[in-house]
Amino acid sequence: MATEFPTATILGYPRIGRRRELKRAVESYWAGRSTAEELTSAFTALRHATFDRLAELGYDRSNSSIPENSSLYDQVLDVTWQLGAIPQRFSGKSELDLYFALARGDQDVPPLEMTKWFDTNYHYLVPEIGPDTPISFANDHLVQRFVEAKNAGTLTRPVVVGPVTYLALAKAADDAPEGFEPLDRIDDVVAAYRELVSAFGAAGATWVQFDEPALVSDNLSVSRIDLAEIAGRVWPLLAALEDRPSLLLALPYGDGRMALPAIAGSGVEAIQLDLVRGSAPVPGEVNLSKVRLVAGLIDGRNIWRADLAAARDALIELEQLGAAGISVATTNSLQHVPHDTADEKWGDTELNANLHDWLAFADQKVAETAVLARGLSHGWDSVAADIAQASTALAARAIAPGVRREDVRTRTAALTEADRTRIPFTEREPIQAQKLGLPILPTTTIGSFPQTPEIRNARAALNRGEIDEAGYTERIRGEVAKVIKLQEDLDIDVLVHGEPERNDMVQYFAEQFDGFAATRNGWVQSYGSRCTRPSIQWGDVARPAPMTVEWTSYAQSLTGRPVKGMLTGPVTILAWSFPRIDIPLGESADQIALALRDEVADLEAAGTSIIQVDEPALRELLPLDADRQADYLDWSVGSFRAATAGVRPDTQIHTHLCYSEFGQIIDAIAGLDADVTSIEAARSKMEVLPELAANGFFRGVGPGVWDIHSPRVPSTAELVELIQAAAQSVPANHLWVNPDCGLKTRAYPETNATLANLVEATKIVRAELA
Ligand code: MET
Ligand SMILES: [Zn+2]
Repeated sequence: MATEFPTATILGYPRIGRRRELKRAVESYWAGRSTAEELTSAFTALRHATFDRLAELGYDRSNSSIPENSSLYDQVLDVTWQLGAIPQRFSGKSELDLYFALARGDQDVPPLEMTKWFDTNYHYLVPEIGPDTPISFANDHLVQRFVEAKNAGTLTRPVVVGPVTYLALAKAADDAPEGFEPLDRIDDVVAAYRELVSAFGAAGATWVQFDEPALVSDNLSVSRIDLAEIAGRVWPLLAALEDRPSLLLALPYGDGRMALPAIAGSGVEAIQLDLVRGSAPVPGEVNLSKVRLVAGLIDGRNIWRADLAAARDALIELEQLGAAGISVATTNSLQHVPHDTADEKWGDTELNANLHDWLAFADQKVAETAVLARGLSHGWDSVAADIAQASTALAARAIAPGVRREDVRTRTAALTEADRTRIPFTEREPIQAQKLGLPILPTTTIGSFPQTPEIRNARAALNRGEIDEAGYTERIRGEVAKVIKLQEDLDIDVLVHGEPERNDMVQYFAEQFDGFAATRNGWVQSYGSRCTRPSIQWGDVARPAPMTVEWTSYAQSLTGRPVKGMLTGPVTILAWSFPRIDIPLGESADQIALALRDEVADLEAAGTSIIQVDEPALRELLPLDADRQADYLDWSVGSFRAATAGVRPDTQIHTHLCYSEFGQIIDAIAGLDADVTSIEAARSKMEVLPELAANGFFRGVGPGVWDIHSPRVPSTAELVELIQAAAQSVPANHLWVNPDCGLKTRAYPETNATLANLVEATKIVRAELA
């Protein structure tokens, strides 16, 4: 007999721990400071802290409303582990050693590749699937977790990445034959999932949640129509099992409406839709009489307090659909938001009070689902006070000082096409070439140099008040001088100051902008044990004072070679922060662009002849929905141009992109109209270049020849080959030589060695070309 689905739930809770307990536990295990048993017990304690917290916030321990979405590293890796879908190179390893070798590699084997999870800043580990990859129900760790929790008094709802999504996110193993697609193995995967579902059933689970976000994405190699068709075929096989728990099929991160007809009749008991990013079906569109609709109305992608009145109205409307029942949930797992606003305190009293009133982190969002669930089951009058409170806070926010600034609005409204347009590249190119006088194949780096313990110590000492601003500046200047000297010794052509003053390439700017607030404990998982602390964009953005000019000018004063000014672009600032949602993202992007435009002008006036504006997140924010992509590319490219097009023709604008496949955004890259684009290419062996060339990309290009994600030092010979390969697609007079990305996560030994090889290799190829 099926148990009814809880009226309120979240699709998942933050996994890293309120005080980043998981980070500390796994890192100490990796460092050999703790045993596997100690790691397991820290992990268990963290899971139970989550269950206890959710129970405290009003979730029932016995009705499956508490999700078990914990993971030691990554939820996709958990499935790889569970299926035993282990690439050959890891053979001989087992248990946790295997798990972490897959995640991080070791001396002998490179890890699984890591890539962004849908349009978020979270990274998952890409399964490698070939025709012979073993796939079975090989490892029951997820079931064991369920049993452990149940025995300790919490009947959780296990959360697992669904079979279609798992394979849609996989890549074909290196030795797979031409034409093989991981989804060719769907029947094997489904067979293993059938065993998993049965095992959960046998262990006493009443509900299991499977996340199938692949069904909402147009950005995968298989079309969403094909994915829906596959889902429509395989989900009935899972639902047909006897003695199984009830199944919740979740469609977070986008619009699941198109997939609904394929799965509504599959026999699963409940389907979740992201109703913030997607839309609800209209009555009569699809027969939901056999499924409960789990309405994702509380946004798990942002940190804003919900408009509960709007959510109530949406729920009332959904009741017209004739579904077997209605529950309320978050749009997606809360793994993308910090734990609790109670852990924050902002220096400015008024802002502190305001932000506490306006924000909702994970715990506040759980409470919001609970309010809406009470409304659903006891009538909306019973929660009228909570709803009114939310509406009052929203109304107060709209008119609070700084949220809307006329000076900022007037400026963005006045932006014209001319403000976003430079004279044609072909005209500025000779002017810049003459001014800069660079050799053919100029060498440069992407910006940051290794963040040494001394730099981190200086920053910590400043934060603790042990040294003053002047003392800190002196230490950082010392570091800049060291980095300039090093680059001169290495004979690099275009230098950088090394970014030692930046804790983070977004937060550094957010801290200096009006309209942004940083957090103290607002950590979110980026991958594995890595966390970031996104800033909150709460108001209109302006730049009260120059942000980078002093550092760049100081660096330039030390050398006769050009030093690049180094800024982060509007899209990346938005992507790696929590943006406001009360105005369109494009408008926020233009506000940031204008603040950067002033910085660019100040750099230029201070004598900076090359300015780089990084946009590594350009691809990441590309909407999952094909219909929304053109508009996105339009405003994102437009904001970059607003930031950069104010310069003189003789000032060279660079941009840097990394972290992704660029295929879908080649036109946009050209549209940025940067004079030079450095781009991640080493890992994909320069594949991006022919694509750029085929699309008529004719500006400067610096394909990364050193994959900085690994400490490995490529030899001169190897680098010569990569540069030669690049010269096949890019005319030599447009080719730059540089690493793949910034060096901040690298150490000096490999940095010195590789940069020396890189310069040597460049000189060899230059001589060949001459
Ligand atoms: C993730 S892109 C990083 C670019 C930045 N300028 C750096 O070198 O660190
Ligand atoms: Zn980068």
